[in-house]
Amino acid sequence: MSNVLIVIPTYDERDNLPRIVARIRAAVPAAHLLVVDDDSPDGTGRIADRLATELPGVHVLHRERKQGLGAAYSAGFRWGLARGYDLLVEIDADGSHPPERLPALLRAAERADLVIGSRWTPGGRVANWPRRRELLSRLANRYARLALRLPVADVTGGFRVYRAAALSRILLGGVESRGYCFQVDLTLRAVRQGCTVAEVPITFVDRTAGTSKMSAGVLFEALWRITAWAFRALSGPAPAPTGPRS
Ligand SMILES: Nc1nc2c(ncn2[C@@H]2O[C@H](COP(=O)(O)OP(=O)(O)O[C@H]3O[C@H](CO)[C@@H](O)[C@H](O)[C@@H]3O)[C@@H](O)[C@H]2O)c(=O)[nH]1
Repeated sequence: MSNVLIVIPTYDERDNLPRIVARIRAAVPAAHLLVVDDDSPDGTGRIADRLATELPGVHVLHRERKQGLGAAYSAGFRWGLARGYDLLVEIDADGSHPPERLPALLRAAERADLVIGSRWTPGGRVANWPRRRELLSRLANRYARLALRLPVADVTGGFRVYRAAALSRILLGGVESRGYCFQVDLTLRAVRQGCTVAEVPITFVDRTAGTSKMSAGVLFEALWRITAWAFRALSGPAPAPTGPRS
């Protein structure tokens, strides 16, 4: 298998972190893991440190304060790209993304720059999500897809594999999105830069421990950024790729 880094952002995931780490290691034993913790008040960072001393290939990036899921991934990706990993993976700590599907996602990355573990592609689904949350996700997806003309079923999905060369180009110039709209932001950049995108169906299962960090601020950021990107695309040509292809 290529050199794989799995980035796990955490904020108050004390009960979930050891479980997801064990499941990931069972699914893809050779992969390395990077926990990006934003000084979780519940002590998740200390649990991550303990896992890193006990298990080879587990690393921790500590950040000073909660700065959002997108900012955590940006920092984790920079860490991984600087160390030469070939494939960089996004996964939530709460167990809602099934690590058992990682081998299928990694196989798909042999033919695509970006692979999304997809809830809304045929064969994908969600389980135990409150009806209100599922509706919100479906609406947000539809709005992002239509407003930005993205040929992707699960634009907001957070279970992904990026090829390193593509991710370096996508991240060039920095990413301003702090919250969940980071997923839409990177999908848009990938598509505009001509990256190949594949979707692999997954079953997304709602968390059983801890709470979602979805907030009005996260929603508002997504709404205004997606709308601004859509207007920018209408009022001029799509921005050219910002870096050389490798
Ligand atoms: N380091 C850090 N981690 C964070 C932060 N906010 C959230 N996280 C971590 O990011 C992961 C996802 O956060 P959740 O709050 O559990 O997300 P969700 O509501 O289940 O949302 C999921 O669905 C969204 C929409 O479909 C996705 O966009 C999102 O990526 C995620 O998969 C979890 O591991 C959580 O601890 C933060 O500010 N900092």
